[in-house]
Amino acid sequence: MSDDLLRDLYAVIEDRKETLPEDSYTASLFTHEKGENAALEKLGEEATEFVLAAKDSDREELAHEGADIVYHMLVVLAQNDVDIEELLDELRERRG
Ligand SMILES: N=c1c2ncn([C@@H]3O[C@H](COP(=O)(O)OP(=O)(O)OP(=O)(O)O)[C@@H](O)[C@H]3O)c2ncn1[C@@H]1O[C@H](COP(=O)(O)O)[C@@H](O)[C@H]1O
Repeated sequence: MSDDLLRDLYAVIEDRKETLPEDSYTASLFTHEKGENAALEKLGEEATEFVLAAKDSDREELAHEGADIVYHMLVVLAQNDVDIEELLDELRERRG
């Protein structure tokens, strides 16, 4: 996954956080009555589904659930005001 793809997705998430459109799933995670727990629970569910897909060697489902994890992880970063560049910097440092 390219940096630009992650940056673009994060920018959309930040926009939804700012503008809170009524028809936006992302916005609903920022305004949920459960607060941050809504996105955290979703992230946990998607991680479990990802593991189950791996156990089944289900390649299609692995890609689907993996994308769900990346998206919900970015939402949780945005909820905590952690910029996408911090994540990318961390990955770059590890690459050496
Ligand atoms: N990448 C995503 C994305 N990934 C997952 N989801 C939503 O996350 C929810 C996941 O819930 P579920 O697990 O129940 O849904 P599911 O994946 O069909 O079901 P499972 O197979 O996982 O069980 C669904 O409603 C998906 O639509 C996403 N919603 C939005 N985005 C991105 O965010 C942008 C803005 O979306 P809105 O906020 O809706 O405007 C979109 O253009 C996309 O780029």
